Amino acid sequence: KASKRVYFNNPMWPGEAHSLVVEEVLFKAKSEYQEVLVFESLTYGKVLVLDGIVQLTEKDECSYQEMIVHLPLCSIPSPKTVLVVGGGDGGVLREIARHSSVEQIDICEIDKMVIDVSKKFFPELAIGFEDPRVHLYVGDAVEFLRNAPEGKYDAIIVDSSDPVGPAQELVEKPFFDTAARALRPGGVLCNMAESMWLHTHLIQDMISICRETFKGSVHYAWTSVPTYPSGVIGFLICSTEGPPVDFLNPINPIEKLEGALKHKRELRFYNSEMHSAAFALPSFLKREVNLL
Ligand SMILES: NCCCN[C@H]1CC[C@H](N)CC1
Repeated sequence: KASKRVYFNNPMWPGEAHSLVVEEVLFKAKSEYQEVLVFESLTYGKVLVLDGIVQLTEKDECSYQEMIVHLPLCSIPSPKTVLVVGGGDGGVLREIARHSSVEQIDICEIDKMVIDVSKKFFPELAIGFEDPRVHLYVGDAVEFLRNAPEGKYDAIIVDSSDPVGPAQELVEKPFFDTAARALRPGGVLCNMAESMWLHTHLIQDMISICRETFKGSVHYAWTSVPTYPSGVIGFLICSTEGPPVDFLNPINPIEKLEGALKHKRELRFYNSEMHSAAFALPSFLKREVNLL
């Protein structure tokens, strides 16, 4: 049976395209915000695609979901209240659930279809919604944060898609202002921050905004995700004023994290060496983006 190959090209990465062989299309529909596609690939398990952009595959989602959560949460002492912006597939919730200090997990996802599709096709990620600490809000995160009490959250994790669709507003200043107001002093924000190979201008813009908005520290970290454009994805990690956060040396020992396992799934990517290594940056990036 001849398999079909799908190409993922996009104006966000001109002149290049990643491709995957499709075994079977499992779901395809338009939500209020974007086209949602799920297919079984030949070598990466099931794949979730939004508006023609790969969001996650079963094979390599562990890298992104574990790092975007444990880089911030292992950097502050016993986080209690966490907000997830986006993250409708549930993978980030699954990872936050490993932290036994966490008492409340709010999640604000704009597209209900992403949640429903994940529950149907990606149970290993949607298991995150089953944690009793999770409170789901379906709606616009800027609106949600405007109404959030000042200083409510220890950590905010922005698990967004690319800023070319519903996630456009999540890289603009008003969003960062509302996020900073909703964080407690010494709280931490961790944003998806694109690729060092493809988006240094966008990364620089986000760093400039964060440096104005967050009086603490601003760091860029990154990880390997083979099915994302250029094979890497970055994170912008900022802390509000208060004692400087030593992001490079995780203070929540990994053993404690393992101990809190609710759903028996072991960590597949994150560990304390990968934590420290994530903040090591190539020379061209240190030159192109001025991190303190
Ligand atoms: N929770 C799934 C990951 C969503 N993050 C984005 C997917 C699309 C990529 N180009 C950038 C990261």
